Amino acid sequence: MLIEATGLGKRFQRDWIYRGLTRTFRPGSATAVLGPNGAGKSTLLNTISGQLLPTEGTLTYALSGRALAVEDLPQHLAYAAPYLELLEELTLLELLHFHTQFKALRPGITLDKLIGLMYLDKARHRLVREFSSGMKQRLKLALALYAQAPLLLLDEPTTNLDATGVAWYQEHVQATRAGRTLLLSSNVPAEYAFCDEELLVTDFQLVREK
Ligand SMILES: Nc1ncnc2c1ncn2[C@@H]1O[C@H](COP(=O)(O)OP(=O)(O)OP(=O)(O)O)[C@@H](O)[C@H]1O
Repeated sequence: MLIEATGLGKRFQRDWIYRGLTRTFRPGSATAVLGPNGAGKSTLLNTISGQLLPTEGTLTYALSGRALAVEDLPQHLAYAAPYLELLEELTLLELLHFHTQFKALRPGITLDKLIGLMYLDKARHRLVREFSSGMKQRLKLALALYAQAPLLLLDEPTTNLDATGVAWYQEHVQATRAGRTLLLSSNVPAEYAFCDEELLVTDFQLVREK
């Protein structure tokens, strides 16, 4: 997906979080969105995903050369973030059945295959509520990485993952990123070392309204 941000700015009450952001995000690119805690990384991802309206500037989206309205973005978007909840009252298998009604998996990926890729075979009939935080994070990531969606947004993807989990993430993000537009917010080099572009949110905080 081709995304053009032009003069993008977001303000909460009187505080500008970022301003004057002009940037093109191209299919096949992976952009690390960087900055300290509270810099505005999640706010930027939420704006690009269409969940937050920009205060000023424009965002345009195109798929295979055809303009895409922001209202139609959700079906083409996969998003994993600590603040996006899983349906924890379902078992793993129930959750996967429910989720994939709305968001198809990539060709060749069945529910069984996805469960195997997550190393959650023994947990298929367990309630997600009972999963460890690392198991929940692997599930969130797998649902995003293996969704059939040309735009992939990952907010702090290795949250709650141990060293094995981080290696798992690195393997699967590489296996699924080809051709997609990927934006990844992070403070952890192990999460974003493979990215070919970086965007430092603090570069867009010079203009503040007092
Ligand atoms: N809905 C909101 N209303 C008001 N202020 C908000 C809202 N959401 C975020 N903010 C503020 O915007 C700023 C940027 O927050 P954001 O979560 O985007 O930062 P971040 O770079 O993702 O931080 P972290 O690394 O801690 O996750 C913070 O000062 C935060 O308090």
